[in-house]
Amino acid sequence: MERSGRLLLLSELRIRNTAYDVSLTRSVLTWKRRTSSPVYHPFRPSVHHSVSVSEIISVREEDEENISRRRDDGSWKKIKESEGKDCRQAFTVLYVERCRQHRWRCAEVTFTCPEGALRQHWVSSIREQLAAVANRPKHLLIYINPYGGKRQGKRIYEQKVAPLFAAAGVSTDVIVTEYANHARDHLRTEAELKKYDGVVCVGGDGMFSEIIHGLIWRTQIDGGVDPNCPDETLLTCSLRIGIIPAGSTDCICFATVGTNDPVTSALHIIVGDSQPMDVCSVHHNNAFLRYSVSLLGYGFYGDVLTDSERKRWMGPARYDLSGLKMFLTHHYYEGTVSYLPARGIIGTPRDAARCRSGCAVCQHNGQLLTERSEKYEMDETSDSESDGEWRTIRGKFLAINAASMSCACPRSPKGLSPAAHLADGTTDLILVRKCSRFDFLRHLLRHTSKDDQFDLTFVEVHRVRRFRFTPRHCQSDSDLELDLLGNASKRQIFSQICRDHPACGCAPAYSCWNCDGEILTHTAIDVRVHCQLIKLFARGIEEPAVFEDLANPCAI
Ligand SMILES: CCCCCCCCCCCCC/C=C/[C@@H](O)[C@H](CO)NC(=O)CCCCCCCCCCCCCCC
Ligand SMILES: Nc1ncnc2c1ncn2[C@@H]1O[C@H](COP(=O)(O)OP(=O)(O)OP(=O)(O)O)[C@@H](O)[C@H]1O
Ligand SMILES: [Ca+2]
Repeated sequence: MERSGRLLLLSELRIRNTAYDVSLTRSVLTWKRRTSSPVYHPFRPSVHHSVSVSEIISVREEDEENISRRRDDGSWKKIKESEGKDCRQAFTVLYVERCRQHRWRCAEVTFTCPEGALRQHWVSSIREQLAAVANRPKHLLIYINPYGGKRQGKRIYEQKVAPLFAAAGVSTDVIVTEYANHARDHLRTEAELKKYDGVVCVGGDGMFSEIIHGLIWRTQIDGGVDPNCPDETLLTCSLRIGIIPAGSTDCICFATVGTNDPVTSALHIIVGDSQPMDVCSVHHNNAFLRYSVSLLGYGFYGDVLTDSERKRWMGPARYDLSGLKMFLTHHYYEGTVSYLPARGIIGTPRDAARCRSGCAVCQHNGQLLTERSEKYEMDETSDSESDGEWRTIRGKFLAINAASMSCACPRSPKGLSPAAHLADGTTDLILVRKCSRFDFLRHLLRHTSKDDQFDLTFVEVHRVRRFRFTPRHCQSDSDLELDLLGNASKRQIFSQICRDHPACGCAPAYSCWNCDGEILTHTAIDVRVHCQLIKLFARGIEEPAVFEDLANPCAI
């Protein structure tokens, strides 16, 4: 603490012809306007800025070429003749500035320092401190989906992100994908991962999904772990993943950063943030199907996705249209859900507290699960499931959703499960039973208001470590007989099905699973949460600082 607070430099420098006391410690750069009079002046408040060294992007020595310089937004900043002369004896610090709604911007301050040796000393001291900041990426592998969202991925990267990476001295290898699964397959087999400090995807949740599938698979194969076995403890991926949002929902970016803004995401990557995240593995009959980090949804969200895939040409609006259509269609599905409740952890899906930057619940539960899995590894006779009992629920459901994180997105800023945690090793299993359209609408509407979407008689939510689902028609005949009518005949069973689904033929027996926006080919699935399997260049949503908006010049 003392070491980081030790003063490294203190000088009087000028910012736009005004004198400032500028100081640098290992952790903070501060500039404070000099006051000529010790008397308090109500109309001239003291100007005092502090920037954490960990949030400095870079420092640049000014030369004549830099005098007329491009601003952040791409426009050219005119510098007066007299100012220009000053600039030649100046250096500029680029740093993170917080704006409203979790947005970050790259701000800059130019300090004039006519004395060459002192100026050099300042520039090299700041650079030394930046070099000492741990975990900043130097070399990144970037995948751009040119067709995601509104097809702006390439433009967003070139105009908003690449200039920031260049300013921060981050070098990049960029691949513009040419077909679906290009990024996944490149990561699985070809990419020279040792060369990089992280992988970045420019696209939506589907692109992010490709990246995690490539990285997780590669990590297991390289480490000799069989990803097909549902009971294997998977190896965590060492490379962090960055998301530059350019998709339709971008819920993983929104729920880990608090906003879908390419510049904010680029800055989180540059400062080297790290946010662990849970990943669910999905298996069918012991065969691996997919990984999921956000939503696994059967029924409503599965049907919305299936319908929306036919409307891809509409862009992000396809989800609203398909959502409305599926709401009116009002299908329900029968099946059995079994789950293993999460025990010994802190937190429940009905908590008022939210998963935020540095979340204590994620830290506690992450630690607990690591200790437990170490214990099980030592004691091979133990089974990681033996400390909990499976519970089973049979019924007719409009939706079965598993949210491994809040799934907050602009459509629903609090998300499907507002109290879910990014890295606690659990998923929130939400069961919406058959109910009237009016009641289902009440439930849906509560995703967009302060009201609790779980506080309804036909909705239940459980925090779980593992779950299985079997649609009714996959159950064995003997199961069906027991479930429905004891020892009734098959004819009675089918007459029951016909009563529930009248002869109009519009009611299908099966829905499909929406797995982070991809349709799964199987309906009977076995899902297991892997605690903190991956890491993102993010820090979780930050609590807004008190008076942030008042103090902040970019809060508009
Ligand atoms: C009346 C308004 C009710 C609004 C209710 C909004 C609830 C929205 C909850 C959004 C949850 C997103 C979960 C994220 C899933 C991602 O892994 C995945 C990949 O990107 N996205 C989707 O599957 C995309 C899924 C998109 C789902 C959109 C559902 C829209 C429902 C609209 C219902 C309209 C009823 C109107 C009745 C008058
Ligand atoms: N070059 C490409 N051509 C066609 N499809 C691609 C290409 N690159 C990636 N894809 C696929 O496009 C799909 C959608 O991409 P992406 O996630 O970027 O956008 P989105 O679907 O609009 O957004 P969201 O997933 O947030 O709803 C992904 O499943 C990805 O596999
Ligand atoms: Ca979780």
